[in-house]
Amino acid sequence: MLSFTINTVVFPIQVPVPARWRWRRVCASATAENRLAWAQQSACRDRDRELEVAVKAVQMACGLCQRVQEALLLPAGQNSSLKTSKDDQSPVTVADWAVQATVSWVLSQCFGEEHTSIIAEEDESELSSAESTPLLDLVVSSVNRCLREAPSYGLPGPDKELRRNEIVELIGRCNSRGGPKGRFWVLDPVDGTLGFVRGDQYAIALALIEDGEVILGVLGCPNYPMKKEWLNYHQRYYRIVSKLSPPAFGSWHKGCVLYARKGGGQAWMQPLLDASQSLDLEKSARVIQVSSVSDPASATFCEPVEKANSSHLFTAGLAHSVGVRKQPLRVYSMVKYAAVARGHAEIFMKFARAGYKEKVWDHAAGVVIIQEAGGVVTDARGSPLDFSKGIYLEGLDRGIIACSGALLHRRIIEAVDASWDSSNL
Ligand SMILES: Nc1ncnc2c1ncn2[C@@H]1O[C@H](COP(=O)(O)OS(=O)(=O)O)[C@@H](OP(=O)(O)O)[C@H]1O
Ligand SMILES: [Mg+2]
Repeated sequence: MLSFTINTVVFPIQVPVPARWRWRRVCASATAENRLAWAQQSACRDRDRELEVAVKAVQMACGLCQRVQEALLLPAGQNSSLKTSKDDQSPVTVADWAVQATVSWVLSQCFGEEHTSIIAEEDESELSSAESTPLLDLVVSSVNRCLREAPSYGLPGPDKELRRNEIVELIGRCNSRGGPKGRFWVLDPVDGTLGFVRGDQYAIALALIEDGEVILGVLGCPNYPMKKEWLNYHQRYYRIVSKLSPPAFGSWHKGCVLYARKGGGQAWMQPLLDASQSLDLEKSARVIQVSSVSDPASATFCEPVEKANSSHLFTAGLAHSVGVRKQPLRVYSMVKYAAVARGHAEIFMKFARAGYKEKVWDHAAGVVIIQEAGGVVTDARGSPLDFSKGIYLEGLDRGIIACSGALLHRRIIEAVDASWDSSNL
């Protein structure tokens, strides 16, 4: 493992770092109790470092995605090599592979390759054929450009540019299958790919699972708008507005990175960090909290944009029966989790068609962030989501419900119970 100096950006996370003398005392008189305290403190320090590295890696990945999305929005013909389709016809872009390679590199450097198991969405097979060479070359230049900026984010950078085969290897290394024991990073390099290619909302999601529990989550939302009302509009409207009145740099005009550590009792938000400017992250990070609205009549619920991903008909029925009156907020990606965690929506519901198995990378980071921001996330029978069964949320009953508070959550679960049998889902 390479050694490096982390540029000290202090995160406002309460970290019980023991003073040196306490360490010596603990080590000298190593009773069982002290050893336990020592182990707990050391685990705590490790987790702070993991969270810090994860936040910085996601910040950096946000910059990468912004560049690719801008290029994707160029007139047709100038961007054709930036995206392709997977076997299931869903889109995949240079950003998916480049983020995966970049995060894989950063985590391996910071924590050692042998200690870094990553579960991630993309595999490298589609990049391996000869006809993928132009695409791979774009991935390679995107990763190297991003990693050149790593020191500005307080992360190690490579001594020399990574080569094609190294980048394919970094992507392929993210092939862990998870499971009930052990530690696994979970990465969705570009969640909401459809939103991404349409110039709209998307997210970069990184979480760490330990023995089946999500212990930290980071969610980068580069297009999160300045005003919550703008979540409703598709990004082209946002782009017009921001061209008419360009926001000052460093303002919270657009984009954020949310993060939380399980049991920390708080969730945080930073603005996007621009590698060319130094932002005082300690000052700019803020605590986020879910909304205090518990009256369904004032609540907003969000759901996937595509009917194919969640039944709009069923959620409309549920919303109506609990007394939600506002129109649904349809937003691509885990930005929906971010909206609930930031208090901009009270409910998120997803009811995929029967037979579809939800993947851990589409939920892990969002779940822990909402929970630490004060919200509740379960399946539609009220059971916690189970991250211990590998890459799928096995045993997930019916759908996913995230709410800002227990009261709204209970009412929706009751409504699901009452209407499930007649739902055809
Ligand atoms: N059929 C079906 N049903 C349910 N969910 C599916 C389905 N197919 C895919 N997916 C997963 O949903 C992720 C996108 O979810 P979104 O909430 O962003 O959906 S939407 O685009 O707003 O409709 C999407 O994540 P990304 O692939 O990262 O975009 C998929 O993992
Ligand atoms: Mg996804």
